[in-house]
Amino acid sequence: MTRDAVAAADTARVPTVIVDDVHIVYKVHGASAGKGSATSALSRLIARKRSPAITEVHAVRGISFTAYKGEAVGLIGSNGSGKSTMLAAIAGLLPTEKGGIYTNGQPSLLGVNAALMNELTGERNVVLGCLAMGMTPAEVRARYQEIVDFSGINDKGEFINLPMRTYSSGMSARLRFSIAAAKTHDVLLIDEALATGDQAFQKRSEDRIRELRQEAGTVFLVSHNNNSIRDTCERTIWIETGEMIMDGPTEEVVRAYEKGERP
Ligand SMILES: Nc1ncnc2c1ncn2[C@@H]1O[C@H](COP(=O)(O)OP(=O)(O)OP(=O)(O)O)[C@@H](O)[C@H]1O
Repeated sequence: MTRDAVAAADTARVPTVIVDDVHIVYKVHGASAGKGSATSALSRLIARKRSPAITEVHAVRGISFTAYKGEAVGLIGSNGSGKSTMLAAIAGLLPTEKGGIYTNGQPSLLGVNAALMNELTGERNVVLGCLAMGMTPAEVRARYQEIVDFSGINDKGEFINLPMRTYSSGMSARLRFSIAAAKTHDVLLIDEALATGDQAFQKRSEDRIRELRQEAGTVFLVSHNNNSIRDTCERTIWIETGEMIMDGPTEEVVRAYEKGERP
């Protein structure tokens, strides 16, 4: 391709998420309480002393990238490297200490911990979840059976009519993913959701992520399962101690990560 052709192809791409030199700092109150924190808290209360200083955890340190419409981007890195923090920040759930995050469209974070109501049946949660995502009651009725079938919750009995507290953690995660995946998202952020399902469900969710991408959204996937990343994302970002190590084609980045070879 000529330089002009590359420039033209670049301008044809629509940016959906711009992360510009982002720093995220958690402020942990009372973390320096020292030994025997319950006892020290009690003596502090009795002595009416001020609580100890705030400890800061600098979780993301100057990360920048742009994601485009139709892209699926994997985020990899060792435990505590800052992947989930980055995702929550893109979702708008964490403030940035420095830098900015700009999104074109509404980002939706689909985490294993996304809130559904444990006391309600799966059926009620599907309806509530869909309404919360902005579907009309008629749309919910039209999509309901598809969502239940996708989740596979009824494969081993009529579980959809039982409260969610009777579900295994994998079943809950599957239902959560199925609800969120029923809608086309501008920016869909998935945190480890695929790791919880069994083989057949993982395959179905990977196919659905591919469809969501074709429906023109942008998908971010945080996972320790490198095969999920390989199968789902064509671009991957490797993060360690809050800094970006690599950003490029998935195969290149995952191979370097697996070998522990930093560029
Ligand atoms: N709520 C919090 N308060 C204080 N520090 C936090 C909080 N959540 C995460 N951290 C810290 O921020 C850093 C990044 O954590 P994060 O959960 O983003 O990592 P991760 O890459 O998603 O890890 P994992 O692969 O283990 O899920 C870690 O040092 C962690 O201890």
